Amino acid sequence: MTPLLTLEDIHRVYASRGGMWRRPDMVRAVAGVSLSLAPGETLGIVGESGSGKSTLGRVALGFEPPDRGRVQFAGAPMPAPRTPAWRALRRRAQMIYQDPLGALDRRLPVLDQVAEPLVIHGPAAEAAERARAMLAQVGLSPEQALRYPHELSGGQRQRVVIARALMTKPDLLVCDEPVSALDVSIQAQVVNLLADLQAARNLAMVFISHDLRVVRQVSQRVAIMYLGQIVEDGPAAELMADPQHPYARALVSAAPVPGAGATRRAQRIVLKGEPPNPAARPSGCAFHPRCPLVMERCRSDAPVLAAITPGRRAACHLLGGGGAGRDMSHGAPAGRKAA
Ligand SMILES: Nc1ncnc2c1ncn2[C@@H]1O[C@H](COP(=O)(O)OP(=O)(O)OP(=O)(O)O)[C@@H](O)[C@H]1O
Repeated sequence: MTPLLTLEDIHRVYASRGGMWRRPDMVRAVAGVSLSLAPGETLGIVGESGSGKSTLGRVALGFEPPDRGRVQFAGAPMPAPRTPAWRALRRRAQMIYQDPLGALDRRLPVLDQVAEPLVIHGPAAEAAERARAMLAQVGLSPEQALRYPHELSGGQRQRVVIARALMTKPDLLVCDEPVSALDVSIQAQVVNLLADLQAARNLAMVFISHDLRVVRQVSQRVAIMYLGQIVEDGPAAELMADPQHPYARALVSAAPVPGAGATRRAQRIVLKGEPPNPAARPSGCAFHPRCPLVMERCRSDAPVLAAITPGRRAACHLLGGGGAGRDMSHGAPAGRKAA
């Protein structure tokens, strides 16, 4: 089956502001990511703040081109941003952001905003009818559909944004921290809604979050990012039950499993050292300054992302990710092509 989305060796570098006396730092936000997504599949992308998740999401949808590497959507190269071809494709691939209020127009009732993607292409009355039905599907009443964004709660607004994204019947939804601005009590409802819609519509979904617990609820597959690279990926249930990369182990140990008691919490791995800074990427394996299992080789030799078992990959010398890894602090990528 042709993958819906393929990312091949994606790199994205930004120049941070240098100030008057300082040259700008080069921030390697994404440093060699390869992955693919099948139609209807859900992929969770997890990592700490600054690990490059949002950048990867923007590049995947063609909002910005990669500095190196290739993005393919439904077997064809991603068109250049904001060209007519890109706008046409965007109907099939939608994005949902963290802040629903910022994504909505404060001056328009939400029904009009949800109908908007269809109004350009057909009769207004029909668009309004479909928007009403879509809002009902995401759990909003006909009365709520007539309100303005500021007259709704955060969770209701995010439901509106989801409804609007679905109006063009997309094949892919990229959700970037879609619930992290919401009350914890509301988060599960919105995540469940996304999971239900995904299953009912056979939508492919990339679900970006720093919170492994949230990702676990919706993802069939999970990719764990550290400083712009995938350090481990694989089927969600398997990876969560038995993470292999030392960073993945630490993340999983910090995300309590519902029902697990004190024993589970007692095994928590606390990472030492500085949080990752993409403008000062460590040599060798980027995780080595914080790795509890660091070896001499990790300081100079970057591991490659390699298969550890069928369907699972990890980038760690301890897991056989040795090979010809290059030092990633200055030069070119060491990542392999998409599995
Ligand atoms: N437009 C930009 N210009 C300069 N630097 C950028 C830009 N966008 C992102 N960065 C930098 O790239 C790195 C990765 O950022 P990104 O937002 O992709 O990470 P993230 O994992 O999504 O983090 P968060 O969870 O905090 O959103 C960060 O150091 C960030 O400051």
